[in-house]
Formats: sequence, structure tokens, C-alpha cells
Amino acid sequence: RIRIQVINPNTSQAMTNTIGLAAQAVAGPNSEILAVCPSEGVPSIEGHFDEAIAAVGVLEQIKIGREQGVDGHIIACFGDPGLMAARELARAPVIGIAEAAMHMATLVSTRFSIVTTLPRTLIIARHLLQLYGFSHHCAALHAIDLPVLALEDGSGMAQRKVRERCIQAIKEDGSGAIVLGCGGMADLARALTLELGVPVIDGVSAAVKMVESLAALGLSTSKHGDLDYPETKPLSGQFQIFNAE
Ligand SMILES: NC(=O)NC1=NC(=O)NC1=O
Repeated sequence: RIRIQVINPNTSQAMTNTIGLAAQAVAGPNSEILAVCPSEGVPSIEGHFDEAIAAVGVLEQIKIGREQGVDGHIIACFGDPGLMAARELARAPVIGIAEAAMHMATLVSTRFSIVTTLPRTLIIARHLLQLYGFSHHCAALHAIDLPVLALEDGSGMAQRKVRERCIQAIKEDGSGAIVLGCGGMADLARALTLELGVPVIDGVSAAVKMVESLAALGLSTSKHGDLDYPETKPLSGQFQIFNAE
């Protein structure tokens, strides 16, 4: 049996639920999903400032998961906030949903489009494309121009906008697949794939299957080199929780 910790880096319980259900829907019979979010932080992540705040909460959850002995961690925000820091802290694999969705998209298409939330977050997706080496795979990036939490307001407006943007991207971008650029869109991928007839990829479910694959292969985060545990030093104030026991 493996246990996968799925971290919603923002503090919105509704989005944590959406993300947890999407992870549960694809989890294998041997996998247990632990959906969590930071106890304090930012209700939604919509820029560099929010990401910096959220990263501390992600690291706190990574530490808790490590103490619980989880077999993998997922950072369920499209900016993959704190990913490399989390890999230093973790022993088990740590997968960000942006990297997971991008990797999957390259396996089923030559070029993909990204549909995300606010236009100002497009630069974060662009930075990740460069960091992961996928810039030339991404045909275009689109934003529905709604805040992240519009996905949880029950109106269906954000979901309709995502669908419209996907249809437009398929018509205009010359890409073969769509990557959904928000953890809160995780529940939309399967229906959109069926309706639109192209792979619409959610990073939460992609990451769950990647963690299961890594566990099955006996692979975990390398501690040889720059992802070794952080250097030991006396952390102060709110960060004392990270001091080695
Ligand atoms: N591009 C995004 O919408 N990023 C996100 N902000 C959140 O709070 N969750 C996400 O996935």
C-alpha cells in the first residue's frame, strides 16, 4: 500500500476538496490519498508574492508528510511553489502538477496549449516551461481572466470559460493537447477530453500516476548532490519547526 500526500498550497478548503477528489478518482487500488493544505497562508495563489508565502506552508506540509512516512508528495498548484525546496526536505518523490501535466502532454502531442486563470500568472507558467525545458512544446498560453477562487464559487462561470478557451485553443493554436493550468480545474479534464476529442490534461491526476510509477520503480528524490537535505543551522521564529529534532 502506498500513501500519497496531495498538498493544496493555498488555504481554501473547497479547492483542497476538489483536488483531493480528483486525485482519489485516479488513484490505484493500492494507493491512499492524503489531501492537505497549509494551516496558514494565502487563500489563493495568483502571483509571485502569493507563491513565496505559499512555499513555506508547502514545506511545513512536506515535513509532516515525511514524518508520516508518505511514499510521495504532490504540490497541487500550477506554479509548483516550493518544488525544489520541497525536494531538499523530502525523502520520497515530490511532483508539481505543472511539471506533471507538461510531461504527460509531451507524451501524447507534439505541442500543447495551456489554459490558466489570471493573465498575470501566465509568466509563472512561462518560467516553468523554460525551467523544465518544454518551451518549444507549448504552442500558446491562455488565461480565462478570472481569479482562482472563481472556480469554487458554484456559479459555473469559470468552468464555462475554461471550456470556451479550450475550444478556441484547439481551433487556433495548432496544438494537439491542452494542459489545465490550475489545481482547481482538476475535475474538468476527463469530461473536456471526451467532449472536445483531444487530450485535456490535469496535473493532479497526472502527478498521482507519476508518484505511483516512481514508487513502483523504487525511485525517490536523490540525496546525492543539490537535493540533499538542507544544511543544518538554527532557524528562528516561525521557522523553528524545521529545526532537526
Ligand atoms: N495558475 C493558477 O491558477 N495557479 C493556482 N493558484 C492556486 O491557488 N492554485 C493554482 O493552481
